[in-house]
Amino acid sequence: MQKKLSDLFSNWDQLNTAANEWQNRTLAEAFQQDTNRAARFSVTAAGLQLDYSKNHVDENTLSQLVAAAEQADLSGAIKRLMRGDHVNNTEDRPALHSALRYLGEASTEEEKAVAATLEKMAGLIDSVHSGEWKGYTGEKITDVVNIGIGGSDLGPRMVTKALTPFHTGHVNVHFVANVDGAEIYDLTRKLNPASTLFLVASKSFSTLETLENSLTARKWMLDSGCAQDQLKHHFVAISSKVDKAVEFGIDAENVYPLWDWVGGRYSLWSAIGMPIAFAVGMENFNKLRAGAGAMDQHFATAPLDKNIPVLMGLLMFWYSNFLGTDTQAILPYAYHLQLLPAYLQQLEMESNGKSVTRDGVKVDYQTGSIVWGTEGTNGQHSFHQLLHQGTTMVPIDFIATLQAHHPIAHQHKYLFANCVAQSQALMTGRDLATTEAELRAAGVSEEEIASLAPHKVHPGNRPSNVILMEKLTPETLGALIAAYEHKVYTLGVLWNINSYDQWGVELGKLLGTHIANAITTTDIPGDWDSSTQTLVRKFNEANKSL
Ligand SMILES: O=P(O)(O)OC[C@H]1O[C@](O)(CO)[C@@H](O)[C@@H]1O
Repeated sequence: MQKKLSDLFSNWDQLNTAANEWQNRTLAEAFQQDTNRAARFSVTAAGLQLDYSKNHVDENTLSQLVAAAEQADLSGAIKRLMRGDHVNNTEDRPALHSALRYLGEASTEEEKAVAATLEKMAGLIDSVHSGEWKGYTGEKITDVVNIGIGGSDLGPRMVTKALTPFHTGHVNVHFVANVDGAEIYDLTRKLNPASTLFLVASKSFSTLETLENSLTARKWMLDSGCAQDQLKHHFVAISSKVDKAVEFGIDAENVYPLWDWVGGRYSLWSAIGMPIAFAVGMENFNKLRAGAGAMDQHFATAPLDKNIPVLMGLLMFWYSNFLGTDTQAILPYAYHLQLLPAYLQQLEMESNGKSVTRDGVKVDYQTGSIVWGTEGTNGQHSFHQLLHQGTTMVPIDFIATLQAHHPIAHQHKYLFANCVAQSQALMTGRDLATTEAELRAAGVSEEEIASLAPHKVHPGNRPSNVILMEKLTPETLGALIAAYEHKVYTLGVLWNINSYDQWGVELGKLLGTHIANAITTTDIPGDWDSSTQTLVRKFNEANKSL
């Protein structure tokens, strides 16, 4: 028996009627009819402003969407998330990432564990930054390499890049994720083992990529002359499986704990965020946590129709389930936010790419959308053509800052202007009559106008949010990330799916191991499909020495 979304919401028909009404109305008309539209459909909290006025919503749509959220008991679900109920039902655990950025004194058991870990982490950062921590030859550490993948890489990597203006310059921070040896090989060729510290970041401490890269790093260190008993000066681990890290050979003193109640893709606020703290210092890391904490407070207390993450979630629910979209673009107009789309791909798609409800019943409705994007203005000279004139509608999040960190003011003006112009052009478009009139005014012949004008029409009526902040700081970045985390949960609640497990990645991992074994033993099972057999055989022939 499939689960129908229409069974979950008694106002399903009203929502569909509202969606149909938008077939005969445009966003441009909505702006003409209501000069106060931008103010009416904007919310400010935790240093962020969400302007969602260029979306296919009006007050009726919004109240229907909020009514749907109430029927899904979103308010209750938020309470359950924040107080540590086992919202991750398939793994029977809480998803308490909000406890990682608690504000004020640590009071719960989880917060106290976080406080103790952060204090220990602060000691490490301090000792490396000050040069007190020495490598095996007595040199100070100049380079820190995070070895991790997925949630143990994307968040720290994205934030480290995003906060470039806050880098203290004490150490260079690098990231290695891919099992492709090219990544670690290229990096280590540029580094001096005697002044390199590796952070092995793995919640499970069983991830192939991370273990293989760590073994390679250890060999590189030993080959350079580091004695076995000196490795402790070059390896630190962050894991919820402390015993496995120790078994792997990391000194017990150097293992920083993580907990089962933190999901991998929600963990950058824990010791998994160590590379961030190495880059920007502990004070800025704590400001990042505080920014997220402020967004947590907002999510937990603001009414649903004035709640940034809830609105972001309701809008995606609206587009995905009523207006037929299946992708969403993240377009940060901030060079330093260039890794945000990649980070959000894991956050959104690993969380909400599910086909069964929390109770395991197959759904008949669309869940998580495909997330993609790049930094503005680069995308304008690449895929924006499709956004403006293609046949598919893509809801967009534009992210912009009012002020830059650099002093090149005129470039920041152009950056901001382009962001606003894209959002405006997608909404207003340019119809045939206007296009023809413009061509006529430019002296183009009627014959040419007839052939050219259709190509120059911009349909418009394409939706976008603009998320605005004064400046990209640790606090505003923390709030931005937490807003997306809670948007994901909001969608999970509306779709009645578990946003905190990721069973879909397991089969590929398992088959990867089987195929690696077939490569090692050259024993290719005859019942494998012919494509797989042929590919493995080709690899074995090309690598006879393996
Ligand atoms: O931190 P770990 O346990 O090495 O896992 C890395 C990543 O692998 C996954 O489990 C699956 O790809 C992610 O959810 C996780 O972030």
